[in-house]
Amino acid sequence: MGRVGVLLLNLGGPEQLEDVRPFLFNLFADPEIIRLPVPWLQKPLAWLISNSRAKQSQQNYSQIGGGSPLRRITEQQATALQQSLEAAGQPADIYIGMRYWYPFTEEAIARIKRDRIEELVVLPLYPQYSISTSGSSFRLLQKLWKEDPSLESIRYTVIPSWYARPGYVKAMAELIAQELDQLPDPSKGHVFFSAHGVPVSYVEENGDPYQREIEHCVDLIMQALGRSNQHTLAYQSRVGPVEWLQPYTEDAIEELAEQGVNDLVVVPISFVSEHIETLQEIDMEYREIAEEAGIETFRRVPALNTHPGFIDDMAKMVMESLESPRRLFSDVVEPDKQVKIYPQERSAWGLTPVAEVWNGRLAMVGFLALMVELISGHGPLHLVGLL
Ligand SMILES: C=CC1=C(C)c2cc3[nH]c(cc4nc(cc5[nH]c(cc1n2)c(C)c5CCC(=O)O)C(CCC(=O)O)=C4C)c(C)c3C=C
Ligand SMILES: [Fe+2]
Ligand SMILES: [Fe+2]
Repeated sequence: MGRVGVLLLNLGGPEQLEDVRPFLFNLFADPEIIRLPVPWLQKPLAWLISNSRAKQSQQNYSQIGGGSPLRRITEQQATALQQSLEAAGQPADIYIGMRYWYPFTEEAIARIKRDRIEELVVLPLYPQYSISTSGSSFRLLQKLWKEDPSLESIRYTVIPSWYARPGYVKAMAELIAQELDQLPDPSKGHVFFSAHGVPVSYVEENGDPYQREIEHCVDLIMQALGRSNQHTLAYQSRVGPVEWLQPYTEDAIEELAEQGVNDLVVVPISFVSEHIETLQEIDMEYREIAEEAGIETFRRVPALNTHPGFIDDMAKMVMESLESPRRLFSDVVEPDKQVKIYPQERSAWGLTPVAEVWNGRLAMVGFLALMVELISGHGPLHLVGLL
């Protein structure tokens, strides 16, 4: 086998407060996050939303030390994976390609070329597939491959999602058990899975397998846990005024409190590193909501980070995928129904009111109204929700 590389894909996060605005711009300029029918509106809209959201977002990041720990933790995961592969007799170079911040995916590909990697495993650090996460990174890679014919010489294979890996499921169950066992009565702890949400339109109109994979993942973890505790799945981190997957985490917490639940063990389920949505949103915002609603104990299961059982299972997965038939970006298909997950005519209508307004051929009016709203601080549009 030629020289082996593993490309870890992740979202990326601002490392300092000055990074927040350009990071948000990159995020909202991604058509997999907000899809507009006319490409030229994408950047102005990304500019508007990133500017108006930056302050709130900076406040959140300043509560967790002024930046995201994502790069540091992803680097630790890369080192641990490299060591685990080495110990298993499969030396490999590990690269990190972030979607919206440094080290960008483009930089990783430049290094992979420079190092003359011959066999490449493309491994997203999202256990479940979503169009908005792994899908966005795969689409970017596909574009880079089209633009640079010299990349053709790299034999690559893609792992679309891996939430059913036994080592991952077992590690999650272990971490949950550890938190439950800290409760006065472990059997009364309510296991509360909080997944990052996506707009409903992703799942219903675009066939995003995300919700199904999340639900299946929760079932597998509960089976591995093998206890009779009650559990709930809810979705967090909604952005903007459109409908996202339900129930929303804050509503579900309040409902459980009303039903008399006293002890919550919250499990972040869609991400394997600590990040702003565990450290700030769950640990601070949702904790406060829970306490106000009358929940007595609120414990959060730590993210896997470099959990050895998890890392060793990732190494195993890399080795298995090197032995398996290749999967190209173009044939990353929906696992169950074998439906392409990138339908040609995919739209995400309803993602922003601006897009809806455009849909009604009133884009300019909407756009101008938005400007007025931004400049004046308030206005007629319900876009306020996004800002
Ligand atoms: C599997 C995980 C994730 C999904 C699905 C996802 C979809 C998604 N996210 C946004 C908007 C934002 N996401 C932001 C940060 C962020 N998102 C994820 C993961 C998923 N996103 C992570 C891990 C992070 C944090 C990285 C870090 O800095 O620690 C942000 C910025 C933060 C903020 O201002 O709240 C936004 C905005 C959308 C619109 C979306 C689906 C369409
Ligand atoms: Fe996100
Ligand atoms: Fe988010």
